[in-house]
Amino acid sequence: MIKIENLTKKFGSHVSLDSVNCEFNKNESIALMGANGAGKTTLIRSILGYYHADAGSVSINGLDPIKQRVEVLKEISFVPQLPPPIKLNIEELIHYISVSAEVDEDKIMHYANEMKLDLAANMKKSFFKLSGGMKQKLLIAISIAKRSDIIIYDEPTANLDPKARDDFYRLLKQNEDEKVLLFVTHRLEEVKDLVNRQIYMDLGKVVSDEKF
Ligand SMILES: Nc1ncnc2c1ncn2[C@@H]1O[C@H](COP(=O)(O)OP(=O)(O)OP(=O)(O)O)[C@@H](O)[C@H]1O
Repeated sequence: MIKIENLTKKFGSHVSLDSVNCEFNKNESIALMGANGAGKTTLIRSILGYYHADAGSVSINGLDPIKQRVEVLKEISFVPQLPPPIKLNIEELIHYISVSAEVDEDKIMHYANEMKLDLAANMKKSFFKLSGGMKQKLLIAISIAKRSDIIIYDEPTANLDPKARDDFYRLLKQNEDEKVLLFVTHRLEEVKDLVNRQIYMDLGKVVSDEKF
């Protein structure tokens, strides 16, 4: 599904990705780990087509994430490390997503409810006025409701309380079949039961890649 070949990305003279090779396939749940600055977010952003590579290539189901970005993003659900500063209120945001990404509004409501997020009481509130944890819960609900083949999370639980983390992992466990689930995480113990592959990066390289 995701094929990364000899991918190099530099920012000025700094090499953030140094000739990375890896493939992610259906039914893989991957914990992507490594020290701060190792290149994890750069790798994810390259998969999402944010960056032009200095060398090498990324292919998502045979598509180029830069040249065919709209098609590629249809196949991916992504929750970033920091929620984007969206000014729409919740009602408008859910409606916008249902139309633009063809996500069923009822499913978003369903998964928000599973994440114990009281949407009904907050429908007229701007997204950016929600608490950090509430924003993350809504983005998680949308990511699962979207039913993509590829789900990517960049440290999604930083703002979640322990109960919400349990709800999140339970939902993922129920929804991981036939997908690629890629997690950037610093907390392996939390995702151990969920993942079947662990990748460590350091200084822009994949230094260990274990499947089990
Ligand atoms: N837009 C950018 N401009 C300049 N340098 C960048 C940019 N994005 C990332 N870098 C640099 O690339 C390196 C890798 O950063 P990246 O965000 O990919 O690390 P990370 O492994 O996700 O780290 P963390 O665990 O702290 O989130 C860092 O040295 C960072 O400063």
